[in-house]
Amino acid sequence: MAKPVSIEVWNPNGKYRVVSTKPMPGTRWINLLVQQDCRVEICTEKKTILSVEDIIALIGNKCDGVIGQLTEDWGETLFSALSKAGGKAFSNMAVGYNNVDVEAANKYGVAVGNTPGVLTETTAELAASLSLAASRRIVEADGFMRAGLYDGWLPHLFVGNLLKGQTVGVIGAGRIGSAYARMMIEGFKMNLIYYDLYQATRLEKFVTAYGQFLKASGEQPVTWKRASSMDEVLQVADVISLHPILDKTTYHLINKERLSKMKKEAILINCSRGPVVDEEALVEHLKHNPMFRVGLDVFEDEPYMKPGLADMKNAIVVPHIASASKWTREGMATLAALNVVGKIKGYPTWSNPNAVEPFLDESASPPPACPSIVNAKALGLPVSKL
Ligand SMILES: NC(=O)c1ccc[n+]([C@@H]2O[C@H](COP(=O)([O-])OP(=O)(O)OC[C@H]3O[C@@H](n4cnc5c(N)ncnc54)[C@H](O)[C@@H]3O)[C@@H](O)[C@H]2O)c1
Ligand SMILES: O=C(O)[C@H](O)CO
Repeated sequence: MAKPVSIEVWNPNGKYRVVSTKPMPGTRWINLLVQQDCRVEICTEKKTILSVEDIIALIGNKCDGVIGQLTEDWGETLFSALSKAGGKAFSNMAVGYNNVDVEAANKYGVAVGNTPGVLTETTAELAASLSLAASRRIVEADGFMRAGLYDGWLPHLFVGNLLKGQTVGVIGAGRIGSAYARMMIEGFKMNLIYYDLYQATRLEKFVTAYGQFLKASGEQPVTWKRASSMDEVLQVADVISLHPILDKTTYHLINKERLSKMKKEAILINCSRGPVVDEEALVEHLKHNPMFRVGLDVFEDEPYMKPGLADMKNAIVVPHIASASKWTREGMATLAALNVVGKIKGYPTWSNPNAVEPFLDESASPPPACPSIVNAKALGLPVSKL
């Protein structure tokens, strides 16, 4: 028998029971659920990562839908429990859903939602921040200052890299990868080389147009190249940022062999998922190449770091905060709630998960649709005509 878990309840007499495994930012998401006749139960348990048993206890005997987090293991056991409780809707409060076994959800007919778009710019901004912090050694220099070691300006003190005119490499030029590329190109006049399974046409057009603008202004134009292999990006780029999804094809995409192909003074940024990088190999590489730098938002065994990483001065590490801006986190909560209630109400799925703005407009009611259901096709769900 699972232990009971502490909860906070909104609209106790609501017809549909929706559970959120964590308190989420803002109140719009709660209000939207309440307006649609949901009883909302928010888990207030103090521990950060809930176990499968905790979530089974939360689901209970009757549950119409769950909003969950990327730290939870949504597989066969949970989807079977949700289905048994009458639930047909789940949404991650995240765009990435590598913690979700979508096949298992399909088996139980549960829709799986995610939260694309609302976090694109925020996540790209953190990748850009890490790129700047690593290239100009900001974290190292801050530590030096606080330690009282600064005794005057020196020509060699914390010399880093100038980004202007260098090449930024993007692996996974989807929503976030493309937004990051634009920031680095427009902000720092870097050239682009990217690798993706698909052509990033809009990004290419942007760089071409920006290059023409710079040329017309008498400046050196920026350039772009779509690499034919990932290794080409690794060999050519000065700053490389990883933005693919995590799946079998991207697990340990950056390993010992690939690290050795990168420039000795390159900068590697990871704001995608930890297992995209072989973190043990990375620690060894950092030890042997002091001018190589990394900026990491995600880790292979979150919340832990591989031994040795915390000691490396050439690594900047932050705790998975790339989407952590108030507007974005409130928007993610809204999209996740609308995915769940939309499925409960039998609404169709939104036709373009890359254009979720109408759901985020606080001055209007959201469209009667689920913003983003990743297994909509597999479940044969209708698509909104709006
Ligand atoms: N650190 C964070 O807080 C944070 C925040 C948001 C997203 N993310 C991660 O970023 C990922 C990307 O988000 P997005 O919205 O840009 O998704 P997206 O689907 O728009 O982009 C992913 C891109 O990766 C490409 N890709 C897939 N497999 C590849 C491979 N083997 N090699 C090269 N490219 C490949 C896809 O073609 C696609 O263009 C998410 O899945 C999530 O894991 C992390
Ligand atoms: O996938 C995601 O959305 C992030 O990791 C958290 O914002």
